[in-house]
Amino acid sequence: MDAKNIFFIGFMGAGKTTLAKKLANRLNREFIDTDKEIEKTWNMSIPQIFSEHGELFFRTQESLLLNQLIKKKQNSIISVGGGLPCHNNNMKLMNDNGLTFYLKRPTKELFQRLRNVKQSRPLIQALSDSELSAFIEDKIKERSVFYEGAKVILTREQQNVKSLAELLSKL
Ligand SMILES: Nc1ncnc2c1ncn2[C@@H]1O[C@H](COP(=O)(O)OP(=O)(O)OP(=O)(O)O)[C@@H](O)[C@H]1O
Ligand SMILES: O=C(O)C1=C[C@@H](O)[C@@H](O)[C@H](O)C1
Ligand SMILES: [Mg+2]
Repeated sequence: MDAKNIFFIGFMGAGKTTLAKKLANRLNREFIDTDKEIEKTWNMSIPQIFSEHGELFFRTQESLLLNQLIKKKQNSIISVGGGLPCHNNNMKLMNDNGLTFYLKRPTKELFQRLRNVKQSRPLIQALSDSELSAFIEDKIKERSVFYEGAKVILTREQQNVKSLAELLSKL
């Protein structure tokens, strides 16, 4: 029997892409990352898409892709861009059509991780450390209402392949 798609959601740097890829390998299910799909389609990096076409264009591409994935895919493990759940009714779409897992992480930890990978993330690329810290705090406040609407909010301890495989076997 086909299983539902699983969507990993959460703030930039939460580890959605990393964990979704590992879990898909373990469960022998297809791995899809919305950022990577959009980069492939446009043959451009995310920072290039933002600078040449703007954020609104990117958000439209995310929503179009999400709608296509929902129609075409089953059994897939999908990591979505950090902002995708917070635009265009996408959170409801994912909840209505799959299992949503929120990778909730403390802001301090997100800051430590994002400091090292700012360049590939246009919204934080140009921020100093103190600006980055403030940005994370503010954005999480703004976005939590969407993220916290996930079917499952994963604690830090649950954010590993073993715990997730166990959790899924019980659902
Ligand atoms: N469990 C972990 N422990 C330590 N570092 C991690 C862990 N998971 C991911 N990272 C690191 O954190 C950074 C961000 O991870 P990743 O790209 O998976 O996040 P993301 O949630 O997909 O972010 P985005 O929303 O920007 O796509 C990477 O440098 C990755 O190596
Ligand atoms: O949180 C966000 O708005 C983003 C997260 C990344 O996954 C990318 O989708 C992009 O850098 C924007
Ligand atoms: Mg990612």
